Amino acid sequence: MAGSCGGSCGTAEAQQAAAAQQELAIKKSLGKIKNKILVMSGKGGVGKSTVSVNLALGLAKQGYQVGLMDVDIHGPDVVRMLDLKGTIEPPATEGGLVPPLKYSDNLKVVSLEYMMRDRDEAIIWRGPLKIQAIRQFVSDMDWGELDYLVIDAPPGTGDEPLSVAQTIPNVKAVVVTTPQQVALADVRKSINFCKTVKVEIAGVIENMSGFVCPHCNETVDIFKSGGGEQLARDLELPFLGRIPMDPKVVMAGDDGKPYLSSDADSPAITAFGKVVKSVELRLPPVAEPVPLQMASTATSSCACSGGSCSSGSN
Ligand SMILES: Nc1ncnc2c1ncn2[C@@H]1O[C@H](COP(=O)(O)OP(=O)(O)OP(=O)(O)O)[C@@H](O)[C@H]1O
Repeated sequence: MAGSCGGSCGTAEAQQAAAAQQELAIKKSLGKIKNKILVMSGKGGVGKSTVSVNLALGLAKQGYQVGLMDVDIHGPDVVRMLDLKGTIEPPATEGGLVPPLKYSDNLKVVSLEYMMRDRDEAIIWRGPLKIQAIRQFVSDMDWGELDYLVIDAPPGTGDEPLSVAQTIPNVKAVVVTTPQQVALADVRKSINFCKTVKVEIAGVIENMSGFVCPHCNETVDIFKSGGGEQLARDLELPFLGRIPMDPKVVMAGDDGKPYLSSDADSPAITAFGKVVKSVELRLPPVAEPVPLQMASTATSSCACSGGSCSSGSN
């Protein structure tokens, strides 16, 4: 029997049914993912994408099945950092689900750059569209069984981290900061955000902590270091490790050859390896991993102190 709504209630019902169907698809997809990690920070440029990419890669190198989801809608970088641009055409759907981009046998990637024909296109989206895109990244993607899903969020506490918190109820946050006071002040906001939306904090990472001398590979404290660790201690949060500033990290990101994929010896590689281990210990997957070879650790014969290195070439 037709109601007095002129047909609009049918539309509302259809919308409700679609939302319920999506909710089911989200639950089904999340049910196959053991650990969900939201990499966030209060401040831009502190290295969230770098940490996300290398964390995902490090866990994949350990033999885990890993997904990497870039929800930085306005500045998606992950595809560039992994040099997946050649595979950017949206793939055909399989049984209604879209397969993520495949970086390796055990690392899958989804990014908004997927959907952008022109990679320099600026994205102007309001909150509801962003929320829907993030929900679809879970409901419509064929992630399959994963040990870890690493989610790279934009800086701050806006729509994207909020949508992730609402869509993925048991997501855990990894908060990235740099040692300087300005970044630390912002990171407190992220921590408060997590408390407000009831997202457990898996830990804090201090990035750009000291500088790796390009000549001798020794780490020099040209800026401050230890601020992130102190903050974690003050707030009684787990500290997951420090990563020094290393020019090779920038080159690796720009070249689409992520840092942890290189075999080079450096304190930053060692530091990334330790962060991966801390995450693995704090958020263990149930299944036993099959360890693959990790990059070896660094030992330097140069006693560079305070930037007085004289051992290397220029
Ligand atoms: N440990 C490091 N050593 C040297 N450079 C680094 C390090 N971590 C990140 N960077 C560089 O800093 C820049 C910003 O890093 P990244 O894009 O990962 O930050 P972000 O927090 O994701 O930025 P945004 O706020 O724009 O999303 C990049 O050029 C990256 O290569």
